[in-house]
Amino acid sequence: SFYGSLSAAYNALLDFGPANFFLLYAPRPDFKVTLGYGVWILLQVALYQFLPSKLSTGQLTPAGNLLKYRTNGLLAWIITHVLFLTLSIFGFLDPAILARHWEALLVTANIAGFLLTGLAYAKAHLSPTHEKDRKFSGSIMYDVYMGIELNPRIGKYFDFKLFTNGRPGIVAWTLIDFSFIAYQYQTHGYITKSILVSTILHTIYVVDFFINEDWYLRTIDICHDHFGFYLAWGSLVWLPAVYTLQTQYLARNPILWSNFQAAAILITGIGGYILFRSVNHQKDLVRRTKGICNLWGAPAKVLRVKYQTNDGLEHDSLLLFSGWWGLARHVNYLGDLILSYSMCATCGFTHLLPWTYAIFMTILLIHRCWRDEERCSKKYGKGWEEYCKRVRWVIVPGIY
Ligand SMILES: NC(=O)C1=CN([C@@H]2O[C@H](COP(=O)(O)OP(=O)(O)OC[C@H]3O[C@@H](n4cnc5c(N)ncnc54)[C@H](OP(=O)(O)O)[C@@H]3O)[C@@H](O)[C@H]2O)C=CC1
Ligand SMILES: CC(C)=CCC[C@@H](C)[C@H]1CC[C@H]2C3=CC=C4C[C@@H](O)CC[C@]4(C)[C@H]3CC[C@]12C
Repeated sequence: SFYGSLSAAYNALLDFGPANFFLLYAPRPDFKVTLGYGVWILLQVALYQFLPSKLSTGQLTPAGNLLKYRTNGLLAWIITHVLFLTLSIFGFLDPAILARHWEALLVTANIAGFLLTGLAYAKAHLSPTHEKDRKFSGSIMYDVYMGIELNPRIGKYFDFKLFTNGRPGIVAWTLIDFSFIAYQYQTHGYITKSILVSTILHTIYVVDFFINEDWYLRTIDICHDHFGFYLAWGSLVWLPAVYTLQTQYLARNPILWSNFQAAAILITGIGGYILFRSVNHQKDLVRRTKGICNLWGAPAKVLRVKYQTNDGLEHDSLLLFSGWWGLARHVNYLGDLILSYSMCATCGFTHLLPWTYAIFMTILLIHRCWRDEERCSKKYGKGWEEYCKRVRWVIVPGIY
């Protein structure tokens, strides 16, 4: 209704008053859409649970559990997209269906996000999967928000956190983009380079995630974050709604870039992605090979450190300080930020709304650095201090 303008929305809020504004513009639920959303979640659960899968091993939890995960996300992503394209090509499905029912979908996703948060909280109290890996903060609000259980599961392999973080939202990310491309075509009669570049960058990021699903098991989300509102609502609502804002915006407000401009954004984005993947790969390789590997043609340099799990047992770990990891302690975040800003740059510089993703990523990743450094400092003590002396910069070498 406001052509992507936050100030126009704000002015309407002032003109109508909050109550009338929400009556006029708040999205409404739709029974058929809710049914469709239910089918979507069930499809993703079925693909996660029943597609053939290798079993990947996670990292040792603070209570000393070593869990196996079903990592068949790439196959699930391919099957879902082939199904969507086939149904669209043969006329059983309007490819713009998600774009056309977007508001009602967001209402349903919100209901699902809140229900899952409640379920996670109740399950943590009534039927925890690994009791000793639970974390109680002393505040009910905080426990609901950040979660109590580290790895809530049903049965041996249905892992709520990996499923929620890595399936309905991320698989939908590219589907939503494709749907908004179809919407742009149906509404304007053409498809712009800007929406294509944005979608190509999203697709690279999403497919990369599934190709490297095993790597994701050694990131903060899976190793350290507990399962509550932040990850449940975040993955079911925030991710599909905010991470796709660029294509949502461009479908309704097409932006025309020259070939040179479009290529410049695409190449910068791919550069950010290559940095992101290369840095993440180095850490993963070093952890998997226990430091016995080469980086940039030389043996990896690692600091051997020790830490204790809650059961009092001592374990060895290592901190890499060569290759990319010799330049800054979170240089992977720099690659991700370059990619995020490129994604948003496809929308031009006239409106703030489509830049929400880049702004959110900047705040999230800087906050993550602080949070992670505090945790690692507690976990490794003097070992972490020694590492920080060797690698001085946090994200951008020479600047921060
Ligand atoms: N698009 C999005 O919404 C988001 C994307 N991301 C991306 O996901 C990726 C993973 O992010 P994240 O999990 O935050 O961070 P990392 O993958 O960098 O994981 C951090 C953990 O790695 C270990 N570690 C830290 N330094 C070293 C080192 N020098 N050598 C070996 N291990 C080390 C520590 O865990 P341990 O306890 O095992 O030592 C630390 O907690 C990043 O590239 C990030 O950009 C992240 C957040 C949001
Ligand atoms: C309340 C709120 C705004 C929560 C947002 C939480 C989640 C949706 C995100 C938090 C961390 C995000 C991710 C981390 C790392 C990733 C690896 C990357 O290769 C793909 C994306 C992602 C899985 C990403 C997805 C969203 C989060 C889980």
